[in-house]
Amino acid sequence: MDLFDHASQKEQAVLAPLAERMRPTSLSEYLGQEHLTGEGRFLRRVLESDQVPSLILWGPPGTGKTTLAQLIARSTGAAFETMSAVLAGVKDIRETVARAQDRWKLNRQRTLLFIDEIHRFNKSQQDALLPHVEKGTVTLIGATTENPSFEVNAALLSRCRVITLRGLEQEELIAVMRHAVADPRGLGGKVAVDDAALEFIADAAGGDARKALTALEAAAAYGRTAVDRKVAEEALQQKMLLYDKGGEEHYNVVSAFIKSMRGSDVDAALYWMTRMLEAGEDPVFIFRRMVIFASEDVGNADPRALGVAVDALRAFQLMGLPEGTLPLTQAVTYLALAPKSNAVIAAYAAVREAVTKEGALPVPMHLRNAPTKLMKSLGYGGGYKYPHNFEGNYVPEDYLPEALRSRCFYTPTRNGFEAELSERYEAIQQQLAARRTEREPGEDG
Ligand SMILES: Nc1ncnc2c1ncn2[C@@H]1O[C@H](COP(=O)(O)OP(=O)(O)OP(=O)(O)O)[C@@H](O)[C@H]1O
Repeated sequence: MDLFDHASQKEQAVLAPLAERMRPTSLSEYLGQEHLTGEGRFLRRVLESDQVPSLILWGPPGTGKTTLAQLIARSTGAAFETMSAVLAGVKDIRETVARAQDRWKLNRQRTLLFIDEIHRFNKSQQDALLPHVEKGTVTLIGATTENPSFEVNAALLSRCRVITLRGLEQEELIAVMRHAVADPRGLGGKVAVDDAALEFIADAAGGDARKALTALEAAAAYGRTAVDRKVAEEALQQKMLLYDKGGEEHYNVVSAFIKSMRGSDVDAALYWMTRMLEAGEDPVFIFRRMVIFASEDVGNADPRALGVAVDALRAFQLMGLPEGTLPLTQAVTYLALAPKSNAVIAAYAAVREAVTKEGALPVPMHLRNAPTKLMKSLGYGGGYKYPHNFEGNYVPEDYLPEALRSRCFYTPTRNGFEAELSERYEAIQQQLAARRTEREPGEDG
């Protein structure tokens, strides 16, 4: 059930953007795309027959791909699962398939799996999923803004029917906005928006219904009770100045968000997070930045941070908006207040430099693999000490190539959990140094 059953309507309105609140819940609200959903057309027939094949929905942003997948799931009574091709791992796919199998076994319910950015699906993800698409355990609906014949891999493409969505026409966008102006889920008739304003916004939206509704929402907030063309223009201009996706201000806001978290200013981080959301930023983009941040700026000072960021993203993908703003907020507050360390990125930079500068240094003899007698006789693997045979399951030993012996790449901070790692690291360094001074000269060639 809806997490926000107990939240007031006002709270819900604050949490979900207008475009989200107005997501069509039936085909009658789904405008345009007549070539697919009109009487006797492919999708309508599919929906009426209840036999949904796997599909790839190809179309520009904000033309209703996600919505269509949800409508198909709803009308066929299928469970709806969603996944991002960029972020889903093989484990996620297996878990989704297992849930689908359970649903089928327990109550003969089908599962529809919606995969956004399907053109970014890779071979291992595909291998994990395709057999189950073939068996019918899951019905796959992929969405892409790219031409699937070039961008989607062939094995996947051959198992799916490609459906092309069009950008919405001006009259269709106007109809979508009129509905949002009047509907209680939307502006509830409290704002009068004149025709010239609607036309202006529809032109600016370029076929994208989400853009149109986001602009309408900004105009309504700006004009309060009435929106004419001038108000709409000013509101859009202001919005563009505030956050122009792909423009300079966009990068400034993203940068301020990351820097606020890095600077442990939780309130500022929340502020910039919300600025991005309100401007229509894709929450997955914000999550991705946070997953990177968890490793780059928190790292081992609190290794749970990475888990918090990834779990929050998963939770968001299960919930969508508006509830998904909660795990987002939770993760931002956690990351902002977590102890900080950049030792992970610094270690990688240092070691990468060494590898590229020194080239392929030989593996020390005692560490080599010795699968044949000949190799053993050549000294491969000779003198290797198995740490578990020693007290405390540790023995001081050299593992780096000769030329890099005693080089340090990882410099742990003393923050949070990393302080513990730092202590262990120092203890190990001391034992190694002692061993090196003890060692007979020439012992290790
Ligand atoms: N055909 C449509 N009829 C009515 N409203 C629509 C339509 N298409 C999109 N919308 C509105 O736009 C919002 C975004 O649509 P949706 O998420 O389905 O687009 P999408 O094609 O999946 O976009 P993207 O490629 O950006 O993810 C919906 O919540 C809905 O309010």
